[in-house]
Amino acid sequence: MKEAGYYDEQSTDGVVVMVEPYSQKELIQQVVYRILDANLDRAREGLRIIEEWCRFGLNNAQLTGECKQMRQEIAIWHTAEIRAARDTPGDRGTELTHPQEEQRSSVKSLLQANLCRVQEALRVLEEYGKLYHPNMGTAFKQMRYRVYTLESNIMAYHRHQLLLRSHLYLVTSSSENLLATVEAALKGGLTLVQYRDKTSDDSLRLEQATKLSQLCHSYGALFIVNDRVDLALAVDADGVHLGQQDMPIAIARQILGPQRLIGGSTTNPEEMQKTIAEGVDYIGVGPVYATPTKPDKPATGLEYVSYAAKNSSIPWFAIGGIDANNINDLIDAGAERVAVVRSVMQAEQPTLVTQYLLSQLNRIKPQP
Ligand SMILES: Cc1ncc(COP(=O)(O)OP(=O)(O)O)c(N)n1
Ligand SMILES: Cc1nc(C(=O)O)sc1CCOP(=O)(O)O
Ligand SMILES: [Mg+2]
Repeated sequence: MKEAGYYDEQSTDGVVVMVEPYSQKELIQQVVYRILDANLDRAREGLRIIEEWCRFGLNNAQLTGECKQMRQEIAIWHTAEIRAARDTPGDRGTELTHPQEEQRSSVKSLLQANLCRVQEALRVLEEYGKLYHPNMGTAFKQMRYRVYTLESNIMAYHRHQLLLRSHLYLVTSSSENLLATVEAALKGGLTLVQYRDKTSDDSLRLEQATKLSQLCHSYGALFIVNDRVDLALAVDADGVHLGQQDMPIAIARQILGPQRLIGGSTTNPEEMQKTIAEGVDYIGVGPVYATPTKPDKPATGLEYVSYAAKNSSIPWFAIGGIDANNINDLIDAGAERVAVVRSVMQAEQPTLVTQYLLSQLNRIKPQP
């Protein structure tokens, strides 16, 4: 295809005259059609990739249906005249790929890349669509906002599903082998990690949390930051864990939005009811046993574990002094999920300890 405004030469009776095969306006229209054609395809392809995960990965009919619905709405705009403008051999852009398109470190990064691709394509359709049809700009603007909502809903659903499937929760402690220990536990099947460092300065916290966030996500595990909502956002964590003396849950929810997880600590039935009512996604229940990791907090004992088993309406993790020797006492008291620090962080073989704890927790039959 010729560039807009290009003239052909033709000979008539030996006289060379310049003829314009397309008017300038028509040429520009063809270019606009090509842009619309490419971006209609791009938006649909990206949605299809997202739809497959919603269907087969998340098993979620509602999210799958929303992707499908948007694909169909896009298809209606893909008219014959727009398709007819396609000129694949003449499109220099088909050879251009970004190195990051060749590598994806996780399903999450694959989804994010495709959501971004869809949003970009919709933005192009919104702008160039205004030159094609009076309603096209508005239609694609609205669809772009639907994709933002879709993204938020997919991430929220994915995180909640993974939380429900997580029965062992590793809370980290300061360690020279922090990354290696967490990775060893991830290799043992761990799917939930909390970064907890009460003493380091922020530059080290940021560095460690960034690395841990990437590591956990590369294993498909959730990554939570203790105490600090700002740090959680800075490192793209899946959520934050807050105690009774930390930032109020309502404020954290305002900052984090609905798609990230918030956990809360509880020590007694009153705190449990209050914290659940505040809208957390899970609670910690403890310290079950006295623990040097949190020396100032008195033990609640197994009684509170039994109370949680009967009364908690959301996922809960028993915490405090739990290890391979007493895990079955916890299970007998009704715990299905536990959180540990020393058992894994100080283990000689964190992979084996993780596997053992998970094997005990996975023996529990789901409650009817
Ligand atoms: C899973 C889990 N449960 C409880 C806690 C304790 O939180 P908090 O009471 O805020 O105490 P610190 O951990 O901040 O010292 C937790 N971190 N994780
Ligand atoms: C961080 C923390 N919070 C607790 C609570 O009950 O709120 S107990 C605890 C420390 C748990 O450490 P370990 O597994 O080494 O005993
Ligand atoms: Mg705290």
